[in-house]
Amino acid sequence: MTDFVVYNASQVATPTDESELETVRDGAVAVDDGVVVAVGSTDEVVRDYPPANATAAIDAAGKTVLPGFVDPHTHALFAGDRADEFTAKLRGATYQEILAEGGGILRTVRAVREATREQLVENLLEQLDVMLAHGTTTVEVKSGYGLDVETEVKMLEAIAEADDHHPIDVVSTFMGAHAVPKDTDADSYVDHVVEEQLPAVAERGLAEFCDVFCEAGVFSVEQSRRVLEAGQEHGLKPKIHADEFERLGGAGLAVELGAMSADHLLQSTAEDIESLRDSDVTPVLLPGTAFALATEYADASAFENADIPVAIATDFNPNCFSQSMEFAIELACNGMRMSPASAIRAATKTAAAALDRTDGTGTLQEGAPGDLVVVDVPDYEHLPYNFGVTNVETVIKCGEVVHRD
Ligand SMILES: N=CN[C@@H](CCC(=O)O)C(=O)O
Ligand SMILES: [Zn+2]
Repeated sequence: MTDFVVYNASQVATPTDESELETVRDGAVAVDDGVVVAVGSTDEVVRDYPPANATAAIDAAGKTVLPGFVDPHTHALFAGDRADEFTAKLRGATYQEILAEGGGILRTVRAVREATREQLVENLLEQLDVMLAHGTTTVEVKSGYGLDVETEVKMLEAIAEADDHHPIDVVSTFMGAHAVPKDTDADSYVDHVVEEQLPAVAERGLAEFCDVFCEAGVFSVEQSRRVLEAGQEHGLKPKIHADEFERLGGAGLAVELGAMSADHLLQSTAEDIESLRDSDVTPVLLPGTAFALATEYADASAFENADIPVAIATDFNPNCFSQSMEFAIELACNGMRMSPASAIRAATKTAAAALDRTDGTGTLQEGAPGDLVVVDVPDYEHLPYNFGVTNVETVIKCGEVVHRD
């Protein structure tokens, strides 16, 4: 018996090392023991893996099969929401003004401190269900709405528990340096992150990455360096929120530290892009954030022209309330003018690189995890073309059907 076979697909598309997106017409994929064992034409694949011998089989006539989406940047664990701030922003308030008045991140911090761990787990599981319905099979989730030892640990424990109870693979990032709490200054708070929060998180093995909001009025380059270097000493790989509102030098710091990714990059210059090209840092662009804030999008074409593959992510958080990688792909095309092929690659293979997943995650190649989506469109181009709807129909995680529309 094979675990899973999808066949008769009008197209199977996957990024590979050689091609941005390789396609097979009338394609099929077979998964066994959680990994892809065959990809090719239906004729070839069903000869070795007949659907009748599979635990689950899908006839995908007229549909497209893609790797499951990887969402490499979210703040998906929180309590409450900030819908009223959305309305205030429509009336002209800025993100920074709201934060400076104790709203924004600081308001979510108050709600998360009050929530129990169980409530947080429940909240995250609900959000993961929505993500799954839009094709996400691996997601990164950050802490950072605690800003004290107890709540940062509570958040990361809730993330681990949600991961245990949900088919999506949840990758956790410690982001104690997400904002400066009201009762302290940035330098003293960085001391607290480095001396108290990081050791508590690391000794419990609760995070794989460490992130920091390197931004004017939040953490300087020097303060960000301290946090990320301390994280590295505890074995946490660095990630940086860089150059979102102002160009402070976060991209340069990412290169200097050998960070896994530099994210946002809305204000990055040609010089930043040049230095990213000579590094292993994966740029992560967040078109949903620009959409939500009605600002300009990151300059995806500058990265493309420099031959630097970029990842895209939802940045799902109370300020950017979209769980959907389908929508991120649509915005990457419609907002950042990426081609459908590069947007899908950015949401799969390159997104997996931003999370240091080197096992083929984000591709449909033999040996890769059996994570795939069946999309109700005749070819991959139609996915961003048909925006504003759910095109994802079925989601398979490790060879098991985990969502059907
Ligand atoms: N910019 C900093 N952090 C988040 C927003 C978090 C929030 O506003 O709650 C981001 O990546 O967009
Ligand atoms: Zn973020």
